[in-house]
Amino acid sequence: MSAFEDLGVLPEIIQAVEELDWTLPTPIQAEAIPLILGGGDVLAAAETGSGKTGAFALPILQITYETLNNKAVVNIPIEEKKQDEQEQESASVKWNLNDRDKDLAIDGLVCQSRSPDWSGVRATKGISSGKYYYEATVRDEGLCRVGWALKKSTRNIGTDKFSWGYGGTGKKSTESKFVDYGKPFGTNDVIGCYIDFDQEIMGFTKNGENFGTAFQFNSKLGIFYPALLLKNAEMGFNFGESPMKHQLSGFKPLSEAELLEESNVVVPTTTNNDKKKNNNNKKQQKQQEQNDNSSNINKKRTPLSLIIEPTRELADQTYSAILNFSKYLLEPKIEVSLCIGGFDTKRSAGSADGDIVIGTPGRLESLVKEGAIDLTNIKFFVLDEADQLIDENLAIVNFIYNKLPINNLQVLFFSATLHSPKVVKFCEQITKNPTWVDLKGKDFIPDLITHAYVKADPEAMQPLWRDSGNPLRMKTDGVHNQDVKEFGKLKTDEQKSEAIKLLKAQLLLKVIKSFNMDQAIIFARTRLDCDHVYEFLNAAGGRLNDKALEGDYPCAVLHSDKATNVRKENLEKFKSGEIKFLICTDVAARGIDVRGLPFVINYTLPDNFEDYIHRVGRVGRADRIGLAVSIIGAHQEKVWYHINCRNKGKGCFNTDLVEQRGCCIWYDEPSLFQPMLENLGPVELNAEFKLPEHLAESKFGNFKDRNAKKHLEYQPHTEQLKSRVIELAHLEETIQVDFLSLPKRVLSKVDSMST
Ligand SMILES: Nc1ncnc2c1ncn2[C@@H]1O[C@H](COP(=O)(O)OP(=O)(O)OP(=O)(O)O)[C@@H](O)[C@H]1O
Repeated sequence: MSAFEDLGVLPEIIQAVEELDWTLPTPIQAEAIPLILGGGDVLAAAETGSGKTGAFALPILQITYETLNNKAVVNIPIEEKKQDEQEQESASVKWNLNDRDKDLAIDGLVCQSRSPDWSGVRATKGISSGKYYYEATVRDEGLCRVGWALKKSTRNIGTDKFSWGYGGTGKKSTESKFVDYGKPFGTNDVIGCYIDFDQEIMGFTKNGENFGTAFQFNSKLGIFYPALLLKNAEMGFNFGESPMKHQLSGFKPLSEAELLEESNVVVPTTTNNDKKKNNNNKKQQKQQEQNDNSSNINKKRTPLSLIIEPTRELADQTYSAILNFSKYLLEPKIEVSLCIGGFDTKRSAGSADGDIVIGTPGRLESLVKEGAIDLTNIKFFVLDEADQLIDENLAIVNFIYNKLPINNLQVLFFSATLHSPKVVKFCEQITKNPTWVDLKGKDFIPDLITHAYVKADPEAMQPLWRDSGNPLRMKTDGVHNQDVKEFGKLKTDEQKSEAIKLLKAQLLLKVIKSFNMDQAIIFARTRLDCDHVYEFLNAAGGRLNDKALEGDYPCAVLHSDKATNVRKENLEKFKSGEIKFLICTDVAARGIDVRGLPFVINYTLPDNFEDYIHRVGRVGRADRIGLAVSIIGAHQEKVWYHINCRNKGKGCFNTDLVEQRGCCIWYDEPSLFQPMLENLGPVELNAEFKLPEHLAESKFGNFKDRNAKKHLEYQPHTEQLKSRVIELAHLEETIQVDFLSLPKRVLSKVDSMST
């Protein structure tokens, strides 16, 4: 049995992941999948590259599929469930399993529908005389309508002349005439339904408040059954087997009535299944939608899951992963929408109304504002890289969250770094008793990653950067165009700063060459820096005057100035190996998954420890080893910081410091590197820009291939076993020779015994 099966994952999903060579779930998947399938809010912190995408995507897909297929399980806490079962056992009025719409789940006296369509049910028995009362409690908000119906009505109560209902939006209805009545109701409200055959009236109460007669009816019509209609909601019932919360005086609990049951009645058309056949019904359905204020967006599907990703690349990656995981989930096929800036919204079937919607904050915000996404049925709200979303897009996340149905919502937070007080506070605000899955503690980094650094020390490394005739001279950011005309003895901070900028590019080449890097992500601080590194590597790769200078460095840039399709194309080329070096800002720091990538270079350090974790987490993924090399300026560098800049840096030459209303800061890499030094024990590359001997030879050897590690690990092992294996081979030979030299009669006896 596959371990994914043990977690309750559907065979169709297992088939898809097995094709990706996922035979066993990763630890985060093993922990989170059952929790999500079980129905709770989950906050999951696990190291980079540990399979978090699958941890939320697989259960979401599964529940979405089951919901669409009406296999949704009613998630009722065990204790409540037992009680409900006992009540149902003894209840004389029950919900009729044979007289319900397929999307309506019945669990004792609890009914639930997770469908975006209306689903109805009638009780097994009804009444035709007396004055009776029953109660319905809203357990999970959505749209509900309760009341009475004859057998000859449809299950869509309130839409024909044989059924009468009162809905959560504060309207009563029969024959599809929706009229204001009483008050709206929602979660935990107790609705009393009463009927008086003497007066031929029926009415409703809310938490004991009687709203008076809702309908007059003809008592000769037949047997009146309790009836219910739900849309993505849950209600619990009491027909009188336990004490009523607000028993209406003059009325008796329904269970005390002489209960009647019609036999041989043909169950009329259902609410949803026969919509196509029943145009009339369809019209009523539409009117009902409008009356219930649900949504005026008439779409094929209403999304059940909303996944927010911080960047377009991540959203696209998750979109592709989900399409892949869902390829064997057919009938119905799950529709997945990708909503990111720069692209037309796309879905496997064409528009922004998939069952699962994945998007970036800005794009989703506009779609919600335009009313282009119907959020009324959202069941899953997922924040991937949650801490980044909360840090950078809290207002948008809040805006979207406030549009979601609060009840019946599962909130999932995933990241490698989920522990900052701001994030924890927000998590607590929007989740209900969440389960923390914290596999490795705070900000854990996989031990498959080796952290190394080289100090860019312009004094000690003068020959590397001073040669002004070097055709491979880095173009710097221009901050020192005015204050560094010559370097002299490197006295001023500005001179050192500019020298570091020249030096870093040379060190980058040294590092690439010394590790024979054939694929790496290079992180730089700004878009401008990325562009300059790109030009530099291109020049080094021989595209300067068509002359090969250093080697071949096919590279591309990934930052927010690039058009989305260019970013996507560059990333895809990098993933396919066509491009060897991807130079990016932190836009690619999180989540981007490049199979087997061995190297990350921090050309500039990020300004916080969390981002460092995410950046280096591009390697050491899915059990593969990786090396992260940081090039650290030995002094502060003065760099652009256009935080207050009107033009966001375009055409800006204000080199004053931010404190002086300028656009520069002193970037202090030696200090920024302290937390990494303290927490990760990075090693300094030696004079040949290589790892210290003990690391290079023993632990990791060749970073390019995980198998190299295996080889290194297994080699001593096979050496140890070698003599034993030889000994065993000799023994076997001796035994065989001995056996063959046995007397013939013994041999034939052995022969006959073995046949
Ligand atoms: N059960 C599994 N078995 C084998 N490989 C897996 C499994 N789950 C995920 N992977 C692979 O591991 C890699 C990392 O997965 P994923 O991108 O989901 O990591 P992550 O935890 O989200 O990382 P990050 O924090 O960087 O976003 C992917 O290449 C994925 O295909």
